[in-house]
Amino acid sequence: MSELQSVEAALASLLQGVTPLEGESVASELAAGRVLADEVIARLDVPPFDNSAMDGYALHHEDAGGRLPIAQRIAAGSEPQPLARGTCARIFTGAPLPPGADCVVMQEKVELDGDVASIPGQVPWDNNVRHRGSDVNAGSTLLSRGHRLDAAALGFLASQGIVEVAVCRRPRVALLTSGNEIVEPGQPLEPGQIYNSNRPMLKALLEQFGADVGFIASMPDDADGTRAMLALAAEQADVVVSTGGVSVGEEDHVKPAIEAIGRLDLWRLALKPGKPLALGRLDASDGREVRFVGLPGNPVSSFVAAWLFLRPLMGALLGCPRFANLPKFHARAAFDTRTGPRRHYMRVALNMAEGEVTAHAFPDQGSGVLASCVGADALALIPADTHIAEGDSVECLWLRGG
Ligand SMILES: Nc1nc2c(c(=O)[nH]1)N[C@H]1C(S)=C(S)[C@@H](COP(=O)(O)OP(=O)(O)OC[C@H]3O[C@@H](n4cnc5c(N)ncnc54)[C@H](O)[C@@H]3O)O[C@H]1N2
Ligand code: MOO
Repeated sequence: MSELQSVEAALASLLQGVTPLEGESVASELAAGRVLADEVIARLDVPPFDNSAMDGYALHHEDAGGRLPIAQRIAAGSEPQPLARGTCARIFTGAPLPPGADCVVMQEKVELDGDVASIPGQVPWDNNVRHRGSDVNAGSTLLSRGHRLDAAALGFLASQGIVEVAVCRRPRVALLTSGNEIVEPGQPLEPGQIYNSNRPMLKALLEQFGADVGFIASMPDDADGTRAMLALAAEQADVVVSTGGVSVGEEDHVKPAIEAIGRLDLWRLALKPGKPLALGRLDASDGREVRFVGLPGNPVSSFVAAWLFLRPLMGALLGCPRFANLPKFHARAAFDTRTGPRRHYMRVALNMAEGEVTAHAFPDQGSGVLASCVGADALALIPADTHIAEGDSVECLWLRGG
């Protein structure tokens, strides 16, 4: 048996020469999940004025401890008058602090007698005041290039009144599945046939990784048709992804087809599941070199390989550093396992009770058992030739972080 290659070497080969795609301008309200192509500079101080953090009374802190006439009422959205010393202002959360006031006392601590407020003594300067620019200063970097726009980032953009942002174009991916036995859900199953589970699973994963999966097809079962399909896919995509037909079988037309219209590198990785992997380049008619990634057909193998290879590839095309590596952490194994020459990426569900994270492995970790991926929060990474006993600490890769 020829020597198995490392996941890291295959990934480095896949990412070699990949640069971020060009930027495009989109409406901020449609930009959830997109990746910034440029840094965003703050236009405004946020908050734009000193304001109250509480419903209460604004005053000069040296006037605390006395009975102060209420000189004005300041609602959020209104413009305050200057506050004379020895008086206070009724004020509400978010309302601008009047000139002359430097603190706010919450109303629960104040006794009222008609239009006079009794303020307890010793109120610190600054009490319950949110200062202009305490969140963001105009001119500072609001968000960096490569930031994936999540809910908080969208709120942050809106706080600046920004309605349009420059984001990286979504990588266009063509997704091809193969195998005579594969039937689309909705069709009847004949003997020997199974439903196509890789197609919706990989489409969803690719979209989660930021791709636009615009071309989806089944690979024809003849050499000419396969070549034509791959060439057509390459015309409309930045990346062509296929599943199936990458092991040692003879029924496969993909390998010769790719070699006819590009280059192909077959990898046998020290990885379980997902040993066979095909990486290549297809030449599009406009001179573009389109990446080809041939994932194994076994659903679990293609699921794991998608996380290990397609996510960083989409990250490199989107200029999104957080997609380069899956977040790592340690958990306590709730299982016993031994590995051979291949590193095992076990699908585990996590239990986070009682201050400790425990990894529970689905009992059947076979590469055809998709049930092991359903409910998997992480991949427990078990090095080659290792025994992990129950209670040992195992390194895990987090799958729920987006
Ligand atoms: N003699 C050897 N046989 C196999 C080896 C090997 O080294 N020597 N490697 C095994 C490993 S590991 C894997 S992984 C698979 C990879 O096989 P292929 O990529 O060639 O995939 P297929 O043979 O086409 O299919 C494998 C398996 O997956 C099912 N499948 C395929 N596509 C889909 C789909 N879209 N939805 C659901 N299921 C799918 C297919 O029916 C097969 O059961 O090879 C091993 N064999
Ligand atoms: O590598 Mo295969 O994915 O073991 O089943």
